[in-house]
Amino acid sequence: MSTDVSKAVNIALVQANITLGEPDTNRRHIEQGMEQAVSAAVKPDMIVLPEMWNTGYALEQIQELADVEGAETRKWVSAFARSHGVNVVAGSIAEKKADGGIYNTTYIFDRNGNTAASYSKIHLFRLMDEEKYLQAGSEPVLFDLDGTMKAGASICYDIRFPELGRKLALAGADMLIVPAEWPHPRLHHWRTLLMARAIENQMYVIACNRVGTGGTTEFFGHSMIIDPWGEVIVEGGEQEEIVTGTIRPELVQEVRSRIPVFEDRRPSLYL
Ligand SMILES: O=C(O)CCC(=O)C(=O)O
Repeated sequence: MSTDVSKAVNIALVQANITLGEPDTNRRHIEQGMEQAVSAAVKPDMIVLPEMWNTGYALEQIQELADVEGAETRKWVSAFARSHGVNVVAGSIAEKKADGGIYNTTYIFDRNGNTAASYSKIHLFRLMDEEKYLQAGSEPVLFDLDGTMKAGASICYDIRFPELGRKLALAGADMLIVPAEWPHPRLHHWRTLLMARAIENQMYVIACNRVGTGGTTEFFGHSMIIDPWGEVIVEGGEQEEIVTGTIRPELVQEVRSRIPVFEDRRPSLYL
């Protein structure tokens, strides 16, 4: 395992369409996207998937469709990670936990296929009725891949809460990973909020959004990798594609030394 933070890290975002309420179709489709990502000339160190890719927002059928304790997803994604030697942030799925509740959960696998972490979305999005069908997670999650990628987990609507990104940055995150199903007409919010989280926390933001239509909602893609200075390294279009970019984790410390925001905070005045 490498602990060299000067190493370049290649990222692949699987910006895919999702078929409403069809987990088997979606699993095959997402797996094809992952195969495409690992077949590229530049092999990814980390693959990121979109939010709720197993079911989409088929909330009325979610009790029947959710993956029980994420067992099926964990089995095949873990096997994929191990066989291709790639880290995978497995977007999020509708997961039925042992308490009977349905959660919007991401699993993170390392190159050996081990579960590095899991995170359930803390902020449920009322505009899409999430709170009527899903349970909210209760714990921010930080994880480390390869000893070089110290990342905070967040899902879609979570990016509207700067407190979460700041808490993760203070806990050591150099990057924020954001699987999403973010729709039109809020492209301006998506881009601005992602950039703000990157600039204010001086960290990478790595965001994978879906495309296509779910019911009457249109999703716009525009998956992004943003550096700690707020520069966009890559941005997807509005169709399916594998969006790729390379990051240098050492840049986080360079930016933090240049403008020492974390040293200049006055939390006693505003917390
Ligand atoms: O906050 C937004 O505008 C979109 C959030 C969303 O679609 C979600 O969390 O699923």
